[in-house]
Amino acid sequence: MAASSGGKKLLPEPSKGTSAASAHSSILRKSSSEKPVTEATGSGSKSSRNEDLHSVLVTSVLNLERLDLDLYSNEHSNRCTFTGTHHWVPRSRMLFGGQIVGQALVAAAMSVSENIYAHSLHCYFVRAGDPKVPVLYQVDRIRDGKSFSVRSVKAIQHGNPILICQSSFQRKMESPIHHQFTMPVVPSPNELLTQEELIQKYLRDPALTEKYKVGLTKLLAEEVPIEIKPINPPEYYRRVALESKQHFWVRARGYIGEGNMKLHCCVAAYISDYSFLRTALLPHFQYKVKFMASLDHSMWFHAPFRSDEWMLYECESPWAGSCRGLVQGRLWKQDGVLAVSCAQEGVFYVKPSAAESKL
Ligand SMILES: CCCCCCCCCC(=O)SCCNC(=O)CCNC(=O)[C@H](O)C(C)(C)COP(=O)(O)OP(=O)(O)OC[C@H]1O[C@@H](n2cnc3c(N)ncnc32)[C@H](O)[C@@H]1OP(=O)(O)O
Repeated sequence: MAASSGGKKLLPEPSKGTSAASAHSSILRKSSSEKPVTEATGSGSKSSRNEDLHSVLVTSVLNLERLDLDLYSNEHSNRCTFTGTHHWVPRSRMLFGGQIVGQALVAAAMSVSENIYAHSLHCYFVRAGDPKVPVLYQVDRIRDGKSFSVRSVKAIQHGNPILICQSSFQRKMESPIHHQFTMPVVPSPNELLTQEELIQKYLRDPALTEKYKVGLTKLLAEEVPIEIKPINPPEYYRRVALESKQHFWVRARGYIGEGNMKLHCCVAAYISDYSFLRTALLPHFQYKVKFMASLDHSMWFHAPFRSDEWMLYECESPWAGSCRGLVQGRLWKQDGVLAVSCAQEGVFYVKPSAAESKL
């Protein structure tokens, strides 16, 4: 049954032939007459992307099932060969933080009216997510003002919160006050290799040790629903202290289309946590991670963007200490507009790593 808020249908009726059990809500799409989606991970350049191959982030990962007013589950949405409930789980075996944040924003977005838009969110990851069970999302409608609405969402597993997320939505408003930083000058996406193409290149290196070959092959096999084009990627085996900064182009795999900004903000929430925290580790090559996890995650949405189009992710870590590291990020549109700002702290437990080379 399509979820509704205040009587209005926020959600298209499930497409024909969708059984009641698997009919689940999805964030507002432009219209419910969309072509039936095939879950695909369309990749490659934009021109080679079949516009019918919808992003699995939209058709599955961020497609929550409405259980009751302000109560959602991801049980019927994340189809995954591995666990049956979650699409992609990092090697850390904790639920990917970006998935929980994106799904929490979906739940919050379902509870606000169509004509207000997410402008910020702040969340804490309070327990590791269990990849073997679904997640419940409970929305608390904190306040609906004239221009702003605030929601609090609890992501729950085994009866306990794993994430608490406050988000705020604002009615479209104009202002004479506007400024932004200037976008960094970097190579354009079509001048760069994707992460997969880079790994394939490394795997062709005859001098590659077995250990690296296994690690890179595992990375290649992961079904991450995000496409990445690193800029000046360090040689993965080079063991030198790097500046705590990294830039890469990023977009959702597959086609999302205009959709609406709520949907793109939820996809950006997913995308923004991928490869973000590692920025704080770049100067510390002489240590091996025993445990790392995001403690919190904040985002500010500044301007309309398309999460299925290449955006430059400018990441930097100004500080690390006391087993924590702070990372900050800016997502830039290709036309130079600053679309999203992000920040997060993570916890790191490390040990000195044995010196080794790839050869
Ligand atoms: C390694 C490659 C990883 C690649 C993927 C990284 C993805 C990073 C981004 C993410 O998506 S992480 C997912 C989102 N974040 C979370 O799920 C974090 C959820 N929050 C929590 O799990 C807890 O709040 C948190 C662990 C952060 C703090 O809780 P506690 O204060 O109770 O935990 P504590 O620090 O005492 O210990 C946690 C674990 O760290 C380890 N640990 C603790 N102190 C340590 C120490 N001194 N040395 C080494 N390991 C240590 C240890 O495994 C320990 O688990 P156990 O006690 O059950 O064994």
